[in-house]
Amino acid sequence: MALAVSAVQSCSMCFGGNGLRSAIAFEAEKGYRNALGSKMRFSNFLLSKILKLCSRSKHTFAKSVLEEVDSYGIASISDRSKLLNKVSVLMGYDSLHDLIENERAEKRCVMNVKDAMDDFDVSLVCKRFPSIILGSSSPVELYDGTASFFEKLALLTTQSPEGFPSDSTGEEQEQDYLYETGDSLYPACPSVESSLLRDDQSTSLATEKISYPVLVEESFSKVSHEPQKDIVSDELILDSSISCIPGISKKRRSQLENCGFHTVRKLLHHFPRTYADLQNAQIEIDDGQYLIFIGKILKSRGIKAGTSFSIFEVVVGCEIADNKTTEHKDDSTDCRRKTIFLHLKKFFRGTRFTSLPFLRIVEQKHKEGDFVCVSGKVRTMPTKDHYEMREYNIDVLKDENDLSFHAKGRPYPIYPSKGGLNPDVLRDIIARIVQVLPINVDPIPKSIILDFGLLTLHDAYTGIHEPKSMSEADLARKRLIFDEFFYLQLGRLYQMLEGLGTQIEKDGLLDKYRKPESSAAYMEEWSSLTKKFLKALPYALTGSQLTAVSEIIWDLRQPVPMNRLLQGDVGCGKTVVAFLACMEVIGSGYQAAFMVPTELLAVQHYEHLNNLLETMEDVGSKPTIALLTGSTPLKQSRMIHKSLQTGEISMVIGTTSLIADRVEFSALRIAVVDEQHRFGVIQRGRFNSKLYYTSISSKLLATNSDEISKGEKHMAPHVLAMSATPIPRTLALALYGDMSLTQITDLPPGRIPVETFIIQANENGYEDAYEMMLDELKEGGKVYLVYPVIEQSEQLPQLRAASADFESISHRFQGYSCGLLHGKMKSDEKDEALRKFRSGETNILLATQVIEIGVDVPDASMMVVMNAERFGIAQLHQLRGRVGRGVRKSKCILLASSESSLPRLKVLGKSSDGFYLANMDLLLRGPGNLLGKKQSGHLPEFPIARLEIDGNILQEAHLAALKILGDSHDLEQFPLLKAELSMRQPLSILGD
Ligand SMILES: Nc1ncnc2c1ncn2[C@@H]1O[C@H](COP(=O)(O)OP(=O)(O)OP(=O)(O)O)[C@@H](O)[C@H]1O
Repeated sequence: MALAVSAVQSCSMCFGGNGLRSAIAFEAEKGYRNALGSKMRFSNFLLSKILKLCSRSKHTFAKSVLEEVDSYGIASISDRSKLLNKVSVLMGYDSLHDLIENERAEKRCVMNVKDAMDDFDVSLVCKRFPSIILGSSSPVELYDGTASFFEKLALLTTQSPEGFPSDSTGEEQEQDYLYETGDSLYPACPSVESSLLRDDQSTSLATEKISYPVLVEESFSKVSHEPQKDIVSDELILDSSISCIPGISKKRRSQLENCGFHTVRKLLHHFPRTYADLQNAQIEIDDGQYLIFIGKILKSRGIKAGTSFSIFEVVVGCEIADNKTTEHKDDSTDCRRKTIFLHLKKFFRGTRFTSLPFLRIVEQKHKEGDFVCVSGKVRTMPTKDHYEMREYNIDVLKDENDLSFHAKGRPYPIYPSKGGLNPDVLRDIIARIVQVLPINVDPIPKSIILDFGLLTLHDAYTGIHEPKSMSEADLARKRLIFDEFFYLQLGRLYQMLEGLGTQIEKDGLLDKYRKPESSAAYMEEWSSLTKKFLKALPYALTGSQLTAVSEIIWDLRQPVPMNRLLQGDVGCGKTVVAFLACMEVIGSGYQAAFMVPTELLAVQHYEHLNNLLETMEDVGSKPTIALLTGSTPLKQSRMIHKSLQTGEISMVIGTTSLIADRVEFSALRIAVVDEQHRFGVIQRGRFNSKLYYTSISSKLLATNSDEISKGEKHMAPHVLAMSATPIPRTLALALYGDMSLTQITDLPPGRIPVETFIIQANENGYEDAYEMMLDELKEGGKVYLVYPVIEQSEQLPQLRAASADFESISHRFQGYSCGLLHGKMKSDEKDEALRKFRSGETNILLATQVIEIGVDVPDASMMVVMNAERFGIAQLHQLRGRVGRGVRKSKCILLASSESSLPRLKVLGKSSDGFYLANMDLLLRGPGNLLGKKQSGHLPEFPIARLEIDGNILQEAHLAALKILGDSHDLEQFPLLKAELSMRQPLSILGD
């Protein structure tokens, strides 16, 4: 969390008086990733530096900047960047940009000096990123304390007959050649592996676990006479710089670093993309299959095929099981083998590739008699048992020992290349690290490892990179996926706990996550305002709406701030549940804020609530509700700000304007965030903490009043988030792992399921759709026409556009009035368009996705979606939810431009269950697509885990995180875990 501050401090160390500049550059470029805590600390740092500057400068500008710095920690991103700009100017730069450029130039200069010294200085890197601090934990030194690991690697190098000369030996060139020739070092390492580490007789994983480091240590102690305990004691190896891996030339090291492999961990996390079975297990070979074989090179030749054209061919003979022979044999265990011939071909164009010397060099690369592993796509050739490969990988196995070693059924890891780095090179380097990885690199406590049946981290790395069997690789994968989810959950819950004061509050919060079944406050216990509001509703609440309100009201009475997600299918009536929660808070003398993603929705909710309040009887003074959006006139918004501060306004509905700095509340008790996933976790957090701070500061103003003596004065507001996107549980956990969940599972009574038609959008298709529209209009219905874009575009001429179609639709449906609604219209124009459609002044509304969220026109009875294939299933389900909200039977027509998209859309015809559809979407397209491009930005990225299939591991990781935090709220008991959490920077993946 305190990454920015730590780095800031380090920068000041590195560059002496220029520390402020480095700090600002760092914060401007990276600081947005960090949480409130670190920003507050940066704010303090900034404050002290500017104070010093001010004492030198008489400038009044400096004073005003100083005042602003005070609110840095809670300011919005744009305000922070404006402030940093001002500080930069104060320091004599033209702008923040200028300062950053200068900082970069300085860095380059330092690097050049370093290069000139021709000696990579690890200590410089140490200084740049010396520590990452989480909360109050002691600093974790990066790139330091790696001596034992380094020495072990050095030992391995000196003992390897192949030898990986270190940088200092001056044999760098030779070593580079070793790599560039394409000779794989991966099987070469087993020379140490086979003599010292590998014991192929022992098949048990347990034996291997012990044998690895002990053997290395033994050999180390023989050489160095150092006590063993000094050797394997380094948990920080994973975050050591790759410069500590000997045998890597400078060139290679910089290649690796350019590809993002800065640390040992980064290399270890470059996982195999698949594994090959080197026993040539295939008995059937089909054209176009991607296969992996081992075999012997029978021929290698370069042929000049024309003046500027040459062919290089390697023929590899491979033995495979001959199924035809075995079929006819009675004793099927006696498996006959036959030889197949692979023709690996490469084509060269250009005169320089036809020269004899060139062709001889190419031939020399692969010598007859070499054992090789070949992978690629096979094509059958006219001659029986001959196959061609044009895109292939070829690894030379050094000798028959390696061949038998790998052929013993061990899966052979196939790595993806990265940034142009050859996968074989990566495999070699990774294999070398795996061999000497100490056993105690695992930050996760043993109890968790045992309880959840996990491999240790050491075994997981070994298992994923050098599995003895596929089941070992699977177990390793499970452990590594567990880690991805675990640190995410731990980070989120830790952050939640950090915000709470007492141990009781913290225990209470964890308890809530442990037992997701919530307690409920019965209706008799609700405040009188809530009961009266309920009475005024034109309908009775459904069973699950009632349960949801009871659960929320119970939460509102607890001393712990609620953090609850109210989830329910489109149109199930979440809004009224949230209104009731607000009434409960207002009834107890507090305030409520209701934040929505669009102005359109804010206006709709505001009008809806006012209408409901108007019908309320028997209420002395009705709650005052305000609407605050970006379009609210300045004068009016100032008045609203003032009334919120004094408490005259009980509830405010609005857009993100509600989280602007100037909005202060007198006693904010609940913040409702509608369409939660549109905002992202950081924004939610900001909303939460901002209001917490402002409410405190408001209260502090009233220090002398009685108010301050109330126990709850320091409590953060309750947060009720709402989502209409039915999200599969695992996805919800990944997105909102720190929230309790309430689901509305039923729909208001009397709803008739929407009939869905999937039609191909050819001439006939359009005709059919228009005729159905006409029938609907004649019967008094209202029709939404939804378009993927507003204007026609040259790039995508096949897309129908709302504005472009307005004329032709108006012409086609003469006698019926058309309206237009899209995102580019001004706020009041949008409101007007929706008002007219709602009142019936317009019968057809041509709209874009802008209506997808929350628009509620109960008597709209038909929706036609143009280019439906452009929308996701979950998105179409949301759109379809705009109709069928009243008692009238509704229809939805999905017009698909291509035949191929029809099957996917047909899922919508079969089901109207949002959860089912969301699960389908998750399985078909993955979580990113389910949430749409923009929103999926809030999803953490998991390099190895797939949310759609690894959901159960996520649940386990959630439980494990709860267990750890239950034992130690601040992770003080688990310093390694705390350091690891800090290192993984879970906060950087929490959202925008
Ligand atoms: N119990 C109920 N009985 C009948 N009608 C209801 C009930 N609850 C809500 N409604 C009505 O159902 C419609 C949809 O409700 P609301 O807009 O709250 O749903 P929502 O879940 O927020 O929908 P969306 O996901 O589309 O935003 C509204 O017109 C509302 O008045």
